[in-house]
Amino acid sequence: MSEQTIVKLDNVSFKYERETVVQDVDLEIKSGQFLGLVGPNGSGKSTLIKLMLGLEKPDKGTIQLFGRPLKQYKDWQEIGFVSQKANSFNSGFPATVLEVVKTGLVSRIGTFKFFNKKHKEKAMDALRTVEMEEYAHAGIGDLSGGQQQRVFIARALVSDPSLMILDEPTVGVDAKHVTEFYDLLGRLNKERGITLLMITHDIGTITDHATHVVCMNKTVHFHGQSEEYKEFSEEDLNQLYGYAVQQLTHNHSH
Ligand SMILES: Nc1ncnc2c1ncn2[C@@H]1O[C@H](COP(=O)(O)OP(=O)(O)OP(=O)(O)O)[C@@H](O)[C@H]1O
Repeated sequence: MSEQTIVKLDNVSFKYERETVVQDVDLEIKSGQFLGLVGPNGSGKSTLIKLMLGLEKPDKGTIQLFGRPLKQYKDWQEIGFVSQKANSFNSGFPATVLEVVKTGLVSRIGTFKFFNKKHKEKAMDALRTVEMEEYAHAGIGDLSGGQQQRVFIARALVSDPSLMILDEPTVGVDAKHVTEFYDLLGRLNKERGITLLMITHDIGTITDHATHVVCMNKTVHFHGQSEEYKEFSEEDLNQLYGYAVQQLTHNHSH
């Protein structure tokens, strides 16, 4: 399969009120990449994702998804999104795992249509992919943070996305399951060819799994292959990005 540009940002800037939080960002994501988006707290990572998803409008610059300007883009089922707070259902929340996964099909079949057997099979397939099939009829709130996160990946998978965006998906996943979680993402990327964009603070781990790293603090300070990033010494990092990234590596590195 030839490489396709999936997301393209040209000179994008955005401010909420007065303060600019995303500044002059150029970014191109190609099909098949697994990209880790890192940066200090408040550096604009989530805002950048909101801009890509059309949830906020840039003050300046242009955004394209799958080669089309954002305004004309309609095929939202091509994009799966797993938000930061996805895995926070309380015990007793009245929905089963299967029901939660089926809601991922709504954009495909329309809100008021009924789910049929084929949809159930699709949801079960997605649960199989994330190795959560046996929990299909369990209550979503009775699962651990890591298990809930897998269910939300399944929910994003049912509409066969080409791009999956994840905002800090390992928050709430206990340390011993984090590696398995990254293995799952690696399989989705390599075996299914799903392009992944993942916000994380865990720079030590992401460089071992992602193909590319983007380091931002309002603007993009580094975008390249993970291997290239790993070669940097602390001194290089200080020179390249200054204090903000120094802080990042100190706080979140291995
Ligand atoms: N809805 C909002 N209204 C006003 N300011 C906001 C809003 N959302 C975020 N901000 C501010 O914009 C800046 C960037 O926030 P953003 O959430 O994009 O950063 P982030 O890199 O994702 O942070 P974190 O790693 O802490 O999740 C922060 O200073 C934040 O306080």
